[in-house]
Amino acid sequence: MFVKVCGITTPEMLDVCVDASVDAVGVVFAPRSVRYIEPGDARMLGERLPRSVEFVGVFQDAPTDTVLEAAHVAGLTTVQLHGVVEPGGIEAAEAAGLRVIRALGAAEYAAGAAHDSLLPAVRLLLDGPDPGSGEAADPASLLSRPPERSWLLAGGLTPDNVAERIRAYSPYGVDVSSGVESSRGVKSEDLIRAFVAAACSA
Ligand SMILES: O=C(O)c1ccccc1NCC(=O)[C@H](O)[C@H](O)COP(=O)(O)O
Repeated sequence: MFVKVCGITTPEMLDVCVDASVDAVGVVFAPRSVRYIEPGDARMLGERLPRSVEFVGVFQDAPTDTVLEAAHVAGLTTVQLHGVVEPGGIEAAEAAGLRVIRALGAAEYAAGAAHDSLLPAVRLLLDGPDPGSGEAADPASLLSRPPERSWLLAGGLTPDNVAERIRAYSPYGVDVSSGVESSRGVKSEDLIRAFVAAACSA
């Protein structure tokens, strides 16, 4: 099971993620987020990561130039694109050597949104209606149109529900932020370790 922990802002919690053997760590560049981090500060976090761990920058409605500039400054391996993506934005990120995760609300995906922008190498992340809020992805949508490509489940996952949801929906990976926080925007070492253990035991 591929496990990504998103919204990391401190070296201490980044080190916990690495020690817990996560596959990817996310930093948030959406300015509205309580987890927002400057690309230059993110770089200092990314430099602590072993090469085996993906370093993912999360963007929402961001112009392609902004994505590429932040990815360069922060030293990202991967960009996770929520909301509006400019035409050619995914191709431009791939041409810059970045891996791409396209994030869509599960209901949006089931309704057919953005299917034409999903290039073969793009991983899909199906999320709740308000990314990073702890709200679950719509169960009916996840069951009505399960993606044929590799996809990640996100939205409202916690150490207590992640194993059950993996069994219900069969994603190749899971992504969490709110469910491993002791208060909004503040990550908890115990919850991160419990989440990874639960996901990997499913
Ligand atoms: O984390 C945010 O504040 C955020 C803001 C804007 C776009 C995306 C954002 N986060 C994305 C994620 O952390 C994950 O992909 C996922 O939505 C986590 O959801 P949850 O575990 O329900 O917090």
